[in-house]
Amino acid sequence: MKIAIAGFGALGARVGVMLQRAGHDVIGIDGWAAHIAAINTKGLTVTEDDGSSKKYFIPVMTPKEVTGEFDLVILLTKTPQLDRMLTDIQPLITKQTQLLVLSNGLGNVEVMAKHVSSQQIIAGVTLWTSDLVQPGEIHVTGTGSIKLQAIDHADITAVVTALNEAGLNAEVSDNVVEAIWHKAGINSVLNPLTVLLDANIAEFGTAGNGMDLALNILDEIKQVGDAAGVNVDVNSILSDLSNLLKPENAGNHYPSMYQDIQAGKRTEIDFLNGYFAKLGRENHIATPFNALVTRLIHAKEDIERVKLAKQQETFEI
Ligand SMILES: NC(=O)C1=CN([C@@H]2O[C@H](COP(=O)(O)OP(=O)(O)OC[C@H]3O[C@@H](n4cnc5c(N)ncnc54)[C@H](OP(=O)(O)O)[C@@H]3O)[C@@H](O)[C@H]2O)C=CC1
Ligand SMILES: CC(C)(CO)C(=O)C(=O)O
Repeated sequence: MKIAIAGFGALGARVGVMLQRAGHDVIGIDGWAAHIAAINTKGLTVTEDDGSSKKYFIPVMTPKEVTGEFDLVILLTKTPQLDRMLTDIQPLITKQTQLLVLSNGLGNVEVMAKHVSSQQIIAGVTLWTSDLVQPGEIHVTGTGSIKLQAIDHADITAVVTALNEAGLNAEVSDNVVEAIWHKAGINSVLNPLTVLLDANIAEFGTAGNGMDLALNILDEIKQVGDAAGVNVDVNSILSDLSNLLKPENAGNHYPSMYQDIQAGKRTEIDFLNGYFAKLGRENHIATPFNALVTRLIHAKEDIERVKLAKQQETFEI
């Protein structure tokens, strides 16, 4: 299958490598010049927990440089970047192209619907993880899975087969909206709390009150879900959280939001806790924990951006 990974960052690179190893024709689309240059000259370095590393040669280019047609585009930008990416890759999308979004957060399908027909959209969520170490290098840990569903009854058999050939553990969901909310519940706990507590996922699990905080956040999401007609199974989210704490799953991983903060980037908080707080306000449901977490993460984004700018100034002097 001819596959483009649009957003060849931490997770896109991991997914791309797995698909290429399974024999698919994969290219990466990205805009980060140093990352593209490193991969195209020296290969993508993938390191594992035991310190071993391997190099993979996958062509990576900017949206403008890509030509050709693709059977599948896997969208793995950060959620606020999705709209722009879809605009940039518009010339590469034919009526036959299927687009699978695996980015976290709520609202991705609505953004895709502005660019392509509903027949082309596959909504998904993933528990795979990856950390970007430096341009051209990712660190991968544990295993994961993907849940996906065509939003308008399109045949996605070939896509599911390709993902499973690559060992990505893909499963067709009969209610992907619920799966997306479920994953957003997991992210609304782990992503901001690991940033605010400066911990990886396993370290977060050692906080005595970690699961109480999780419950505070999830109870609000459950109430908002009830108002929106989406069932949120808090116990099932808590059970997934416990599994993720294990090193063989995602324990050694720093969530993508932690990585954004470190890089001085805008986070996805408005599409996670911020989204739930907004829905809460619209439906007169109190969401103090999600609202506070959102404000704290925005404050942290500001602090880290200023710190990074100061470091760069010092570096330039
Ligand atoms: N990392 C992880 O372990 C996990 C991540 N996720 C989710 O997957 C998604 C991707 O995460 P992650 O891989 O960590 O993110 P990254 O920021 O590492 O990767 C996204 C890449 O897309 C590039 N990009 C975005 N927009 C454009 C554009 N218009 N043109 C060209 N390049 C573009 C970015 O470049 P630039 O930096 O220049 O903007 C970046 O290199 C997120 O929604 C995240 O929440 C889900 C599960 C786990
Ligand atoms: C691995 C996980 C679930 C951590 O919250 C994730 O989705 C992320 O890093 O954004």
